[in-house]
Parts: sequence; structure tokens; C-alpha cells
Amino acid sequence: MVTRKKSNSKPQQILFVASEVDGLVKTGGLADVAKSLPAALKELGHDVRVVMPLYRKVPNGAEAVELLDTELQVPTQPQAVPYKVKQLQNGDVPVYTVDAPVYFDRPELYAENNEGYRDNGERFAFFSAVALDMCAKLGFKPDVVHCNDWHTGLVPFLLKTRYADDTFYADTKSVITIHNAVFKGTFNYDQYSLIPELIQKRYLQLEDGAANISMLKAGVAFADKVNAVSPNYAKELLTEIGSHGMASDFQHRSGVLYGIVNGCDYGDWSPETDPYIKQRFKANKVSLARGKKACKRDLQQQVNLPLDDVPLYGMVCRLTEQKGIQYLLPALRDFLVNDVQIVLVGSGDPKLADALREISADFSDKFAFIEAYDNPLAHCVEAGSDFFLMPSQFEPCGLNQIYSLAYGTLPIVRGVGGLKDTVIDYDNTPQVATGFIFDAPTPEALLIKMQRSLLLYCQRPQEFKRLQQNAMACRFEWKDAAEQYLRMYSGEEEPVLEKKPFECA
Ligand SMILES: Nc1ncnc2c1ncn2[C@@H]1O[C@H](COP(=O)(O)OP(=O)(O)O[C@H]2O[C@H](CO)[C@@H](O)[C@H](O)[C@H]2O)[C@@H](O)[C@H]1O
Repeated sequence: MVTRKKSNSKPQQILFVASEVDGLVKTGGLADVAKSLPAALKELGHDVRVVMPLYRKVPNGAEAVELLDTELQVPTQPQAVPYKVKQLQNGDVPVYTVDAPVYFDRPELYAENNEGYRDNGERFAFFSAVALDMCAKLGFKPDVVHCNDWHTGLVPFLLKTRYADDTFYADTKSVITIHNAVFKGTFNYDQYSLIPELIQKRYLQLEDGAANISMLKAGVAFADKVNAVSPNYAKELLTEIGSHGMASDFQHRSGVLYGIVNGCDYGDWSPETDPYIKQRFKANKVSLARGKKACKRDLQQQVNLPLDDVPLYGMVCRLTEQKGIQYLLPALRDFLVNDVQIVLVGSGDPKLADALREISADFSDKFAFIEAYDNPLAHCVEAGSDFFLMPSQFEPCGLNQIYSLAYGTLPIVRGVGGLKDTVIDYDNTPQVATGFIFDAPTPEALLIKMQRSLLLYCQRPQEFKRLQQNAMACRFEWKDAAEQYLRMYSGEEEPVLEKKPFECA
């Protein structure tokens, strides 16, 4: 067990810059973090404000309170871009939304029909510039500007260039959190007309191919601190494969590279209070057995599977290579000869969806593929399944395996990134195990663990229940993660290379 020290820091003013925030808009796990981490920091007594774009999809966008009607002046350029800042509340945390219809009043956030908007570089360069431009105008002087992923990577760059001599930002430090380094935000120079500093002087280290600049590289190179969403992913980022080709960028910053595991919002993801599930349950044996049974039946009904008493495997994800569907597809047909059921809820890559649909047609009484982004159903999958599949190719942290633990649904994961930091493998340490881990990136390795899990379920039911209780006893509190972030801001936390291995709490 790791003892978690409290940060000694004074109340901080923190600007949290993110491209999506759960409660307002969400396409993936970044949004969960952008909702929960600011809330946890605020709860610890800090003044946290979030800034995000005002997309068409933001509910109540029209009712937001207008705080600014202004324009972004671009140094040495005649152009100025008008924008407004409108305030919304997400729980207790104020959210500044940047209203610039030319960039953000579109049907989607980043892409339509699986194709990114062509001006995504310019859109998020603008957003990054505005995040800093608006602070002085609002009179909010941040101690820390906390950026997230490539969309916000130019913020640290601008602090060290455009604002280098600006007294307003003299004491401001920047942090960039890496949720997924596969997305580098690489765009041609012609998308950076709002950031002339990038063009006046050539920053070769930020180039990603000829005539292209990567916003993620800019964030990593210029932020005062860099962190990944798990210690294991932070270490993977120092390797060529694990960093998706950015190893030297991260190696240069290894002295200020940190790894902090995401938390779980137990207000949203707890079987004791979840409003979406058929029957709420606790960790004690009777409640767990009854609750699971009712939730499994309900899930089977929702996805049209027979109401059989067989082990049920769930999976909820974006359909991308990252999530390891390429390992799952060949393993599925072999595994489905067993007396089992599988429910997969996912949306994304149409080719992967076609392949999954084909298997569900061949095994319609055992495999349900729901091609959707469906939050209530995601909760029912967590509650009604016995096992949860996350065979990811890579996984910076992963949230669904953490949600699964909370519902006594044993995760079967690949030993990468944060999956390795959050799940304890049955074959290695059966006494404290919470799930199954396989290592080799192959369908065979996955299939072996799925078969192992089936044996456990069918032949050692008491042992299976013990693992469920181990899983439900795990806690990944946002409060603990927020404390770690505060220690990182203040310099009390150790960089990942100096730290002892992470242990699940
Ligand atoms: N079809 C669907 N229907 C309903 N809900 C769905 C869904 N598909 C996904 N979700 C939801 O979206 C979230 C996904 O979070 P993850 O952390 O697993 O992945 P993601 O790859 O988006 O995030 C990236 O950022 C996060 C946050 O740091 C890292 O944990 C992760 O490793 C990294 O890849 C979960 O809340 C999940 O329930």
C-alpha cells in the first residue's frame, strides 16, 4: 500500500484547459478526467476554472452567462478574431466556454463521418491562444495552467514565447497531461497563422515531417511539467514503441515526467447508487449475488440474448485499433464455442463494426454487438457482466477496468499502460488478485486468459467470489489523484523515474 502524503501547497488558482468535459460534451475518457479532476481539486480548497470550446453540442450553451465579448489580436498580424467567453457551471466548477462560431458551431467536436475537420489545427491553435488571452481580460491570474493532450499543446509554448515578458503571467507554471500520445496534433504550417511565433523562428524539434508542426510536441517541450495518466504509461513514453515515435521528446523531459493514475468518480460509477442499473448491490456476498443476477438478466433482455445462467463477458469502448479489437476478433469465434455470452457496446471504425456484426450474425444467441455510444447501457454492462474485456494494444490509463472493479466485474486486460497499474493478475498473485492480465499482443494470449477465467467461474465459484470482493475493495479516489497533482504542481512529488513501483490501493 502506498502512503499518500497531503500537499502542503497554499490555495492555488488553476486554469484547466480541455477540449471536452463530461457533463457538457464527451467523446472519451479525457472528458471524464476533465470533469472529475477539477472538481476534486476544488474540493481540496483550490480555485479551479475550466476552459473549453463552446461546441454546438454543449447543452444549455445558449443560456450561458456572457462574460466577455472581445477579439484575439495576433502579434505582428493585421487579423483579429472575435470571440466571446460564456460561463456555465459543471457541478461546483465554473466552466468558461469559448464561443467562436466560425470554429466551433459545427455538428461534431472533431470529425464527421470518421474524417477530422480540415482546419482542426487552426481551431485548436485558436482555442489555445484564447485560453491565455481571456485570463487577463477576466482578471483571473492562474498559478498553474493545466493542459490536456494535443488540443492544448500550444498553451505552454505561448507562455514561453508570446507571454515570456508579460508580468501577468510572470508566476504562472504550465503542466501538460498526456491522455493519449498517439494523437500528436500534427498540422501543416499554414494552419498556424494565429501563432506567428511558430513561423518566425523555426522550431525543428516541434516538426513532425516536413512543413508540419506537432502541437503535442510543443506541449511536451515547453510545459514546466509533463505527466501521463499512469506511471507505467509514463515509462512507456520513454520508449520508441510506447511513445508512438516521440521517445526523444519525452526523454528530454524525463526529469519532469510524472505518472498519476486517474481516479474513479464513484458518484457516477458505484453499484450501490447507480440509477441506470436494475438492482443496486453492495460487496457482501448475498447482496452481490442477488444484484449481479438481476443486472445480468436485465442486460440480457436489453441486448436480446437468452436469459441463460452462463458467464457473461462485457466490453465498452471506442472502436479503434487501440482497444485491441484486432486481438479479440480471431479469439471470439474460438471462445464462443463455449457456453458463454458476450456483449460489446462500441462505436467508431466502420470496418471493425462490420467484422463484429458478422460474428454476431453467426452467434446471435451468444454474442450481442450494440453499435452505439450509450452511457446508460455502459453502466448496465459494467453491472451485469461477470468479466470485462480490455485487450488494449496500448492504454494510457483506462477507466472502464476501474469501473469494472467497482461492480465486481473482473477485468481481463493486456499488461500495458495503466491497465498494468490497476489490475492484479490471478495467475501471478491469486490471494490479492482482482482480474486477469495477458502480455503478448496476440489473440492466442487473450484466448488463454479468457479460458482461464471461464474455468475459474465454472469450477471454483468460491474463489471467483473472493476475487470479486477483492475487486470491489479497490479504491481509486479522485481525491488521492488530486493530492498527487497538487504535489506535482508544488514540486513535492517525485518524477516517475525516481519513484517506487505503483501499487494498487
Ligand atoms: N460506446 C460507448 N458507449 C458508452 N460509453 C462509452 C463508449 N465508448 C467509450 N465510452 C466511455 O468513454 C470512456 C472511455 O474511457 P477510457 O479511459 O477507457 O478510454 P479513452 O481511450 O477514450 O481515453 C483516453 O484518456 C483516458 C483518460 O485519461 C485514459 O484513461 C485512456 O487510457 C486514454 O486512451 C468511459 O467512460 C467509457 O464508459
